[in-house]
Amino acid sequence: MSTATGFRGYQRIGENITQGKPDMHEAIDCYREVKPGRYGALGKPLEGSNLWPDNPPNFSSLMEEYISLLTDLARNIMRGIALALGGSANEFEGDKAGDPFWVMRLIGYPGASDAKCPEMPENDIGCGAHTDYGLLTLVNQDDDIPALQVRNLSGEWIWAVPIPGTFVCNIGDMLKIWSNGLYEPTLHRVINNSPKYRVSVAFFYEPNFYAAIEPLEICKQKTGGVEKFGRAVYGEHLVRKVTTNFVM
Ligand SMILES: O=C(O)CCC(=O)C(=O)O
Ligand SMILES: [Fe+2]
Repeated sequence: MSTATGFRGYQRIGENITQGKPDMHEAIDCYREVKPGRYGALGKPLEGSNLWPDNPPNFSSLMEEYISLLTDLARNIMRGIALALGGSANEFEGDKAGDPFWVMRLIGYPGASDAKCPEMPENDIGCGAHTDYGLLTLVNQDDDIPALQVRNLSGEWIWAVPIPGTFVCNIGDMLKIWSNGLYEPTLHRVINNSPKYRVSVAFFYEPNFYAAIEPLEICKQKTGGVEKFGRAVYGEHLVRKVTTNFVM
């Protein structure tokens, strides 16, 4: 993992940090390809294409198919959310998320016993508490290891117990702004107490890189007519987060 690869590729256990603490996971991080100059100076840190391993040989084609299917799935969920908010199904198309950015992380969390080995930093947390940055996250997790926790409205951490054949869907920061708080971003963290190595694949469906995010008029009307959040540019939020996520 380095800035030379636009933050794509393999990261070691503890290389990712959340709230100043190393996370006990390793991962392959992938981002939508960014050709040089595509997003100007702001997008420069994310320029590059994905570093797929050579083995297994069908890895990249499988991943590309997976990304395409999850992009369609997330787009359809966003159409449902748009209708639920009282807008048209196409509310998030065009300059909002018609040309969506995406991120995907293939993550491995060592089992609890492995995490105690001396060369690893002392931390039980697979991934510290955070919200995701964009619109929706679809998490595909191992069926037999509860490890993902979400914080409910009473402030308690509850397990997002794996349900075979389903995704956990997290709400991201940008959907909070667009919906003027009607959709709250899901605060979540990962703790792998099991002795087994846990694998998850998180797919992040995001707005257009340069989308300007501000509360939608329809959402403002439903929430007292006052904008609860200021304007943000998705790409600025993403680059700020990505460039502070790692120990380099
Ligand atoms: O592994 C998981 O279940 C969630 C990972 C996650 O929250 C993230 O990568 O943002
Ligand atoms: Fe997350």
